[in-house]
Amino acid sequence: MRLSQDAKLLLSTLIVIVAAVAASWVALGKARHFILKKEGRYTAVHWAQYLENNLRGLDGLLSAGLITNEDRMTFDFATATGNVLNYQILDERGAVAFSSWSGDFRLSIPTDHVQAAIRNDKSYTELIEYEGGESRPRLVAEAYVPIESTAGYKGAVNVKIDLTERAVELERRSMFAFLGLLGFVTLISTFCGALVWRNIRNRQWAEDLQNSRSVVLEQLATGMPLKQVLLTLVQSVERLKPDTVCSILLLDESGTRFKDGVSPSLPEFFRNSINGVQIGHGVGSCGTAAYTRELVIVSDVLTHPYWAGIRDLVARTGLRACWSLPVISSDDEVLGTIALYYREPREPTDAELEFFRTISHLVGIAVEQRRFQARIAHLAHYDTLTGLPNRRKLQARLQQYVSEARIANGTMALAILDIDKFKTINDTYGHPVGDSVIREAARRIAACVREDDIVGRLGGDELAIVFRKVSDVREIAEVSDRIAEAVRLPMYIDGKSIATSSSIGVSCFPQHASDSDELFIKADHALYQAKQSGRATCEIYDEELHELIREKQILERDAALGIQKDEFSLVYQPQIDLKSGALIGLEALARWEHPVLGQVPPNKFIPIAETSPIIIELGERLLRQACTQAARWRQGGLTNVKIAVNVAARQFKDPLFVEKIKNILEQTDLKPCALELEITETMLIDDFDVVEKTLGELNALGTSVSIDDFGTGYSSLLYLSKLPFQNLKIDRSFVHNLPSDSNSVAIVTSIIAMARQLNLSVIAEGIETCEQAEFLRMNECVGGQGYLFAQPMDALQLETWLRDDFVNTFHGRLGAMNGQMEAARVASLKHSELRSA
Ligand SMILES: Nc1nc2c(ncn2[C@@H]2O[C@H](COP(=O)(O)O[C@H]3[C@@H](O)[C@H](n4cnc5c(=O)[nH]c(N)nc54)O[C@@H]3COP(=O)(O)O)[C@@H](O)[C@H]2O)c(=O)[nH]1
Repeated sequence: MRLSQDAKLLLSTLIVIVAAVAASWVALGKARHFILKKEGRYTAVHWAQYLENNLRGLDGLLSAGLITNEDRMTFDFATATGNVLNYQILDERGAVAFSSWSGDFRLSIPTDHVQAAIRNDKSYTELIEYEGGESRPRLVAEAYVPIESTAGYKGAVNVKIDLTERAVELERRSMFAFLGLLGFVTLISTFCGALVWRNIRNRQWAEDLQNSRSVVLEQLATGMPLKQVLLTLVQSVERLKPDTVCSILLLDESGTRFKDGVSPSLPEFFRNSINGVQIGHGVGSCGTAAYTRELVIVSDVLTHPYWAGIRDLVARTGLRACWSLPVISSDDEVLGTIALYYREPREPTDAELEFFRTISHLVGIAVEQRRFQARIAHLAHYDTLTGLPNRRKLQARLQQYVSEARIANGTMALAILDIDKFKTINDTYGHPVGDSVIREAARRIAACVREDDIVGRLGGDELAIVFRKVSDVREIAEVSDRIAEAVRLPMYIDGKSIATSSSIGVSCFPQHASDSDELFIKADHALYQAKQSGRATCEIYDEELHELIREKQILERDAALGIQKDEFSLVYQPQIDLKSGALIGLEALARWEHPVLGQVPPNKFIPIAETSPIIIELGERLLRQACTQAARWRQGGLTNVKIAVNVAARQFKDPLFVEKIKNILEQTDLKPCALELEITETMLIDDFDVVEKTLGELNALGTSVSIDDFGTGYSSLLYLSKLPFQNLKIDRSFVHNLPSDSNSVAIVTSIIAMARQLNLSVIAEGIETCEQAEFLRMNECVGGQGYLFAQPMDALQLETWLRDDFVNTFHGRLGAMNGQMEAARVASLKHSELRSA
């Protein structure tokens, strides 16, 4: 039906507004197609396209329609997706004029920000809406009214004037209806404000969210407990969206159960029912979200299968919709969930989802940040391998317990425990097994002590126990023995049975120390003593021991200085062929002339130097000195004489050892075959592979190796048969009792026989008597060394000895030996008889 031109004009000026603004570009994509007819020509216009072209910068689209009843008007705003939106209209002062529901949006826009410029620049006389293939002519006047505000908000009002049935109806209406329409038109300017408000509301959320984020970050920075921070977040959400009940749930360490949560607005009975629940598919919205790691939208908990298990329970809460998002950490771990509950069944809008995700992200930051801080704090005080308190934490506790004991006039103690030969365990079985040994030792120690005693790890294979209260020193000795015994039991690790032991040093307050630092020093000294006395023991600190350690420290310092000041020198002791009487070698022995103490015996300074890196420098200097001297003597005529030099364990383990030997030989011009290195049996067992390699390299070089003090160490056939060395030196303790002591006789003859079997030469050391020499000679011991032939001498003395005394003295000795021969032979025979019997 066609209207008169006047009516069209009148209506086009006055009536009906359908507005468009805001929502999202997504919504725009879903807009309808229209066919517009303008000035007699039809044009297909895509609604979204139109807006895109003409109103770029809009947040979205809101279409509005007007329904007129007999005597009142209502507005029905809808997005292009068809969702009914709540709306609000403000008056010029920014106060709420209309609201589709009460009080939820606290919005106030200063009206000077809304300066709508209304232009009626598009007008169509005819529009045909294309629906399901059926075209129905409608007479519509249409106008887009762009709006802009000084704050930069953009929007538009789409004014459509329906000139078909409804318009006709209007036309037929009385003046009353016309006035009603007029009344509406007066609202246009405020209506524009309402459209702007839509835009503002998003912005307001963003601002509020930004504020919440700042508050949360500030609370995190000031060290507020996580629960408090999460509560702030939940309260922010509930303040921003007052129809929402917000709940945050966190997972336990296993990541499978809800352990903790912040849900102040959920009824207590419901909150309690969630705590401890195992996550899984179909376990409510949150259990499912945490399990599937995905957003779960349940628009009605009373009908959704995920809630079937607790439907009655949730019904009592009055809540209907529950949307849940997993909170995921930066390394992709599910930390918990955040849920939004509503009292009516509903689904989220796109804007709400975005809001939801932002909040979830914020929860993630808070939880992760707190966990990170907790981890850092834990790392600062606990050992990662054993989980035990570390040195720092132990020291703090030690101080606390010392203070308590001081106040109570009581006794407390500190024990430091070191796993014996831990390096060998590591080298033999590998580091993971070594780690397990430490963990197992820690576990066993913890089982031996009381609850308020503290077991901690100081580092490496060193553990400590702080005993809070002990009755006396004896009690602590008993506990320490128990601990040593527990560690000594075999450990079954990785399918292997590993035998280990520990050394323990103990000090007590107030008996041995007046504060925690002193306790540490003294327990350490006691531990040192335990190690010195052969390991696998427990030592309680005592003053005498302390003195020894101090003396050791002073000597160590002085030895280091002595090296620089050239206080060390060498003496040489001849080695004689027992059959021919020829000089076969010279053992170089170190001497130290201390500026205050005078001659310090090597038995004293070598063990001290061996426990510190100074032995490397000292050993190298002495070796160079010995080689230089030997080269000189060889050039002077002692062509077949070898120089034997003692090598300390640290020197031998030095990866550059063989290289250094090579260099020294080259630099001193000594043939490698003129050098013999003396190592001890104990050095062989430390690291078989390394020892084998080093010996092989020395062999290849042409330098021989002698096992010193043979018989006092492990004397393992395995080492003897597999390692490439050339000589055995029978320890002087066995020689000392020859030939009268049958044990010594048995040992010495066995060593000689074994050496013959293995094609090794033998030198007996410490020969002081002719009987000893004769016995050894008769039992086929090739070489001998001892005071019987010569004391160790410096280079000059040795040269004099060689020139003046050697032949005489030696032959004199031989003469005496001849007189003793019969007795020695009888002793030897006796022994053989005993053995065969
Ligand atoms: N790593 C190094 N160790 C060294 C070096 N120089 C010496 N040492 C070791 O110190 C230990 C003691 O040595 P020292 O006091 O020199 O004693 C040697 C001899 O004097 C002594 N000896 C020799 N003959 C007799 C004897 O008839 N009776 C007797 N009671 N003692 C005697 O024996 C020591 C030699 O021993 P050994 O080396 O085992 O052949 C000693 O263990 C030295 O090894 C050094 O430069 N580096």
